[in-house]
Amino acid sequence: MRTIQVKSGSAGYSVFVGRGLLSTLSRRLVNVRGKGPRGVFVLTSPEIWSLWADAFLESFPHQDPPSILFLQPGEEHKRLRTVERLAEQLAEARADRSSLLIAFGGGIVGDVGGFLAAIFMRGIDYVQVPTTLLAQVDSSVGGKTGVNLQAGKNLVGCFHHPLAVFADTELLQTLPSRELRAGLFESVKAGIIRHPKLFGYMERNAGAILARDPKAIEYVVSASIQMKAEVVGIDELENGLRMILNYGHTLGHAIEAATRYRKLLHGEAVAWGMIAATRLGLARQTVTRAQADRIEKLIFEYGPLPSLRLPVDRLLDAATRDKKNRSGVRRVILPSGIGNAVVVEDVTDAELHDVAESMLRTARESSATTDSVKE
Ligand SMILES: NC(=O)c1ccc[n+]([C@@H]2O[C@H](COP(=O)([O-])OP(=O)(O)OC[C@H]3O[C@@H](n4cnc5c(N)ncnc54)[C@H](O)[C@@H]3O)[C@@H](O)[C@H]2O)c1
Ligand SMILES: O=C(O)C(=O)C[C@@H](O)[C@H](O)[C@H](O)COP(=O)(O)O
Ligand SMILES: [Zn+2]
Repeated sequence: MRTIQVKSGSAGYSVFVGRGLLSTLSRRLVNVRGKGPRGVFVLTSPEIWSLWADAFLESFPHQDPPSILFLQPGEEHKRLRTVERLAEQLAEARADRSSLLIAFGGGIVGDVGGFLAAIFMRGIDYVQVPTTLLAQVDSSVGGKTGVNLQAGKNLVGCFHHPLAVFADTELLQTLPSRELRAGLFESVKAGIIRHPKLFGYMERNAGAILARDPKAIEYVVSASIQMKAEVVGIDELENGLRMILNYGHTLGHAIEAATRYRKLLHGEAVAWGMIAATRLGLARQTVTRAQADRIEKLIFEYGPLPSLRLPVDRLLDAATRDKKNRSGVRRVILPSGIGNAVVVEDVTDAELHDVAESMLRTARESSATTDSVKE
């Protein structure tokens, strides 16, 4: 097992990465919480619970099991009305300020659960037990919580850090392969923006990673978290450095909103967004042709990416609601070589239009469909 520390202005906590953490969870919670298993609530999805309930409950005392709340899968449920329903359920079940919420699921359960914990009775403790690769390498760490609006991705939310994160890589055994690959795009992102060693590792070991070799997966998860923990430690509230974690998300989030969150998984939309941002980097010479080719090659190594048909104007309109834009200044993250990224504030409409169109052309021509990338 590896332990990575997150130390930001408002919180300090451990991220545990390893196999079999789930079956000892209750005992580990006593350490981070300083008390027994009373008042524990679990937020999960029915499909995850049907696969992993036995292992989850193994370490909890039979006479004192946690209460289970369910969230249906899909971005369409990452909404304020869901949070209200869950808060009513917590109140009904007599949760109080000493209760603990466990977000046991992918990024959607984590984002909704974290937000619920942040606002229920003005804030209760929660821990993240991420079950997707994406949630293990990215969303469970750093304290960003929230929900979508029709107008855009994650437009309502707040920062609320977990007490601890338990990333049990054994949970990934049951993850559909499309979901695994979607998560790997966030690790490719981590390599491009700040971890050249991870980038090289992902180039050399795609076969082992995609085959879920335990050592390879553990390296990818730990390296991605290490990178994110460092960035969050330097800039918790995304006023500077943390914006680099949004590489690929300017157009990635716009793709999700413009397709009403129905077509692509988050990681897939970010992958198309990274391709566009890399082409912009090439135009602006923050990357060489050889570096841009290496980046695109690595992204497609973890593909295929489902094809996408979208009018460019709809995409650019959705991008205007990006949270990185402030007081009319558009911010875009470009790769700077491999292992580094820069935030640029002077990208013109014409430049963004050109790379969006170029990316959409490639995305239209992709022969993969959402059905063909399922397994
Ligand atoms: N807060 C952050 O910093 C952050 C970072 C990245 C992404 N996100 C958000 O995360 C969300 C995407 O998360 P995701 O990719 O984990 O998707 P997800 O939460 O939708 O989970 C993917 C699917 O896999 C199923 N599943 C989960 N674990 C499983 C397992 N072990 N075995 C079998 N099936 C399993 C889920 O029920 C779901 O159907 C997006 O909303 C995105 O905006 C947040
Ligand atoms: O943690 C961060 O900071 C990130 O940007 C990580 C992203 O991968 C993630 O998708 C995040 O939810 C995006 O946040 P947002 O503030 O752009 O909504
Ligand atoms: Zn993301």
